[in-house]
Amino acid sequence: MLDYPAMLQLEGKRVVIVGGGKIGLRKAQGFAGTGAEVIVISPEIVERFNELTFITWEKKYFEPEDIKEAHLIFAATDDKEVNRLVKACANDFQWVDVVSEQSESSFHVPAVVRRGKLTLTVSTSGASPVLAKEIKQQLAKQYDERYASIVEEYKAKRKQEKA
Ligand SMILES: C[C@@]1(CC(=O)O)c2cc3[nH]c(cc4nc(cc5[nH]c(cc(n2)[C@H]1CCC(=O)O)[C@@](C)(CC(=O)O)[C@@H]5CCC(=O)O)C(CC(=O)O)=C4CCC(=O)O)c(CCC(=O)O)c3CC(=O)O
Ligand SMILES: NC(=O)C1=CN([C@@H]2O[C@H](COP(=O)(O)OP(=O)(O)OC[C@H]3O[C@@H](n4cnc5c(N)ncnc54)[C@H](O)[C@@H]3O)[C@@H](O)[C@H]2O)C=CC1
Repeated sequence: MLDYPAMLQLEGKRVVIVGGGKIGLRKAQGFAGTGAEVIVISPEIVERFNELTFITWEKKYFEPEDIKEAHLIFAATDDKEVNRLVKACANDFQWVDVVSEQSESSFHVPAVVRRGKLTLTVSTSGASPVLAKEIKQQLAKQYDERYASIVEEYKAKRKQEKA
């Protein structure tokens, strides 16, 4: 089956990340600036989580009620069985990324380049995250920081034309 690409507005929405290691951190960093309420469930977290002002850490092992109110869920522990349990505890209408096992996931995270309002994303549908990263790096060179203001110029032009 093909995956469906979409951009989500997450202001005030709850995101739960189970597992506070390197991968949990990388997924958490992706929510910077989105206004999502990000909760990390983990007995330990890597230090760089402290730089993220928008997260709340609950120092504990995963329990099913942790994900009850979540729109997006990341099963990001280093224990495949725990990750599977997280998926099994979620409702069908909740979106779950099992980072250790793509076949268990109902969504995944692409590689991302942000330039102000311009967002470039690359997905290989899980075939090769490394290739997604390489293509992202090429795009980052091609569409450099100037594109943040280029988008704003186009936006202003569009407004004038509409007026
Ligand atoms: C399905 C998906 C689910 C998800 O994570 O959302 C997934 C799954 C898995 N990744 C694995 C491994 C690696 N992933 C990376 C890197 C990235 N992985 C990302 C996304 C995704 N990875 C989603 C698909 C995206 C797509 O292809 O469309 C990126 C793009 C975005 C991000 O993480 O933010 C980010 C690039 C960061 C950047 O852009 O800079 C590296 C390299 C590195 O870390 O440098 C390695 C090691 C090398 C290798 O194994 O290939 C494993 C095996 C785990 C194990 O060994 O147990 C699984 C599990 C499986 O394949 O089932
Ligand atoms: N999707 C991706 O991009 C990638 C995924 N992976 C997968 O991600 C998994 C996690 O990798 P890392 O973050 O590097 O591992 P890590 O060992 O750095 O972190 C694991 C975290 O899970 C926590 N944890 C363990 N049991 C828990 C429980 N019962 N409840 C809550 N938290 C618990 C630990 O305290 C730790 O903070 C790997 O096992 C691998 O399968 C690895 C590379 C890339």
